Amino acid sequence: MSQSCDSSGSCATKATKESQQAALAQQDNAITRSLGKIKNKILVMSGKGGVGKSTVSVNLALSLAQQGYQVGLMDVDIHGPDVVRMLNLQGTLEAPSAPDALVPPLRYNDNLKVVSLEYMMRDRDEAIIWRGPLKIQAIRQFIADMDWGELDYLIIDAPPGTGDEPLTVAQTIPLVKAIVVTTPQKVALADVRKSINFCRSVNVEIVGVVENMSGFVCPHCNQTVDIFKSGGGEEVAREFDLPFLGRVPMDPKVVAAGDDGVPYLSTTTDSPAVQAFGEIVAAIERRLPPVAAPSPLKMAGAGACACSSGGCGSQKGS
Ligand SMILES: Nc1ncnc2c1ncn2[C@@H]1O[C@H](COP(=O)(O)OP(=O)(O)OP(=O)(O)O)[C@@H](O)[C@H]1O
Repeated sequence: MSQSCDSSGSCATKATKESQQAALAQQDNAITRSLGKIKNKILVMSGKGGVGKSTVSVNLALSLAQQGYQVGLMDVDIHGPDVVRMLNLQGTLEAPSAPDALVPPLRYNDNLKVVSLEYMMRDRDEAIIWRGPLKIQAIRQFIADMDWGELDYLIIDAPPGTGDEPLTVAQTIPLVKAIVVTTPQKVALADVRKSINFCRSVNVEIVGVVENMSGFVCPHCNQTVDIFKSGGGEEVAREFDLPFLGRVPMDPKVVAAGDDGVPYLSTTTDSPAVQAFGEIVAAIERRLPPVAAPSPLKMAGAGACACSSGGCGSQKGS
């Protein structure tokens, strides 16, 4: 039986290789089927951890959904999946109805569907130790298995850096575009340059750069304090000739909202962070291919229910 070996010394028979390739091709078809009806796919990236990437992903998805767009939010951060907690989503994914049937995502409200790789873990607090190939395969399978239906926007929250997760998304999701989130200080900016170069090397178009935690407006004296400096994100955007989408100031309400599982966009309207965020969402919309004007969703306060696409009588924010 003929054998071929790759540079790492791993060998496979011709028949094994052929069946692996057939399985990959089948998975590619499943991915095309799963993502075929999504107009805009946006990967939210950051060079460094903790800069607010999940906060931006969750609130961007929610803001678009509030405007009436059909939105999906996918968390592919295996090591620190936060989206489910930030939305206080309960429940689990339904098992597929047939071996090759797609899995419906959870519903946050009428316009927002959510899935997280967290649902592939047995225990949500369990540390995941997966090596590259296993991780890549898990993410591909996860993308292939979801039944998103028709969406205007799919927002994908990736872990920080330029590792397997963003690479798999970039190589698996056709025409995905990126938003790069950074904080303004130099150490974050050095890492954000790597993210930008990564996007360029895998041909992912960058929608723009968001500068988060950009100054703190003191609620007592209204003075702005630049805790992490300010303007660094805009400087990097200029350096790489990229659109600068805006700055979100630090706001203690953002932390409380994330911890309480109630996205800050649905709780506060008077904060500088909410206003800044609204402008960023508008800038993102302008820079993406237009989708039909939606009818805005009426948002009440967030409830406490999550159920799959089958629908539910008491949906969050509906
Ligand atoms: N503008 C802001 N003002 C105040 N706190 C913020 C702001 N943006 C994010 N945070 C807080 O910073 C913390 C980190 O945010 P988040 O989890 O979104 O970062 P991340 O980049 O996704 O992190 P990770 O690297 O773990 O994926 C959270 O507690 C969040 O509430």
